[in-house]
Amino acid sequence: MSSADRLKPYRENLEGLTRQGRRRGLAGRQGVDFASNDYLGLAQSPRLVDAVRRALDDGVPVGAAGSRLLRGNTAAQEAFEEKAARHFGAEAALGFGGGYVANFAALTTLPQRGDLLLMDELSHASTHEGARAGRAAVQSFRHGDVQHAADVIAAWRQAGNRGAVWIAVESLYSMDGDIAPLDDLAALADEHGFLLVDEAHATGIYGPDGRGLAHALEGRGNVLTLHTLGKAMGGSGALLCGAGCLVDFMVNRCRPFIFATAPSPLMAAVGSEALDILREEAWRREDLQGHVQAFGEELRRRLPHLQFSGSQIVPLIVGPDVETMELARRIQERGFDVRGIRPPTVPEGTSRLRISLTLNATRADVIRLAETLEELWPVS
Ligand SMILES: C[C@H](N)C(=O)CCCCCC(=O)O
Repeated sequence: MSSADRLKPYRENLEGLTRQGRRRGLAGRQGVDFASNDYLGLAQSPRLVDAVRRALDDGVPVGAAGSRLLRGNTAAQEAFEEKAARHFGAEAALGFGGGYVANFAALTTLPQRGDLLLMDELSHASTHEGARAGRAAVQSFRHGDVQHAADVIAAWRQAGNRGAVWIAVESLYSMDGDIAPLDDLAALADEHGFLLVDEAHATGIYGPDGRGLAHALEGRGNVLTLHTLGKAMGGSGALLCGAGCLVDFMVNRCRPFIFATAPSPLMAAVGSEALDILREEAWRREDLQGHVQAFGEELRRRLPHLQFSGSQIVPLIVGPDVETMELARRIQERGFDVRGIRPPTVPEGTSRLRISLTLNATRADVIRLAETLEELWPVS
């Protein structure tokens, strides 16, 4: 068989995506940022840049050079985890290379055979993959619907199951920009097991000192929070925060943690500085909320038939894939980096523009984008 023949199924698969309007490619950075998750504008901030320089000067290694269980465990990483645990009100914190792997790691390690992993249907791909690869039975509940979650648990108990229930949600949904009913979910978790809150898009932005939307649940033995360093915190990596015993269990049993080279210790230095920024520069959160307010007002006035999420993630549903990408392209031509999001990232028929408000855009940019949307939005 020639290698052209071996490659044929892959080529055909890609051609199928093209025909469907779902072919992806890697595009460069152009236009004002309405697409990144650098919500607080920290990724290129002088303070984080200096933190890296200082760490290098202080002899922090570029690479961890091993598993955390062997020589890969650095003082920089340990100090950062201790500081993060204090910041996020948890007994302990454990670092990972990214949010995807942290979610996957938690869900494949903590829920046991005989348990139920119950997730919101709009949970991130990493939750879906972790659920699929884990040991627990898996069910999902309708987006944001605590009553449905309770019904699913009741039916599962009715069938004679006695295991723990692990409820997995995002605090702020990455493609919808809405917020989970955390208090009610925590009450359900108190009755039946645990709550895992992925704060990826809320860390740094909500709660006192940017501790997240689950800050009121901090310190509970059955609540775990996942904070990412690659979004509002401007670096890369993630932290799982929770009871010391569960973190210790991860250190002993979590294969994606054990069998991987530890994240770069430089990211620990970055994360540590980012935590200081969250405490010292509250104006960033306030400015971002100003963007959210201003954009919301403009949208309500100019495109009143559209729903506004009320957070820094503003999905504008178009529907069909091709129209969505075409509209994104026309907005990009005006100098705004706005991206279209299609299935399977979002449900069929709900392709959308995902407008991300960040401090990389000025208030004037935010208002100009709203004007441009009014002009280009297809009349229906
Ligand atoms: C980085 C972030 N956590 C994330 O999930 C982004 C998803 C990107 C999907 C891009 C697409 O559908 O074409």
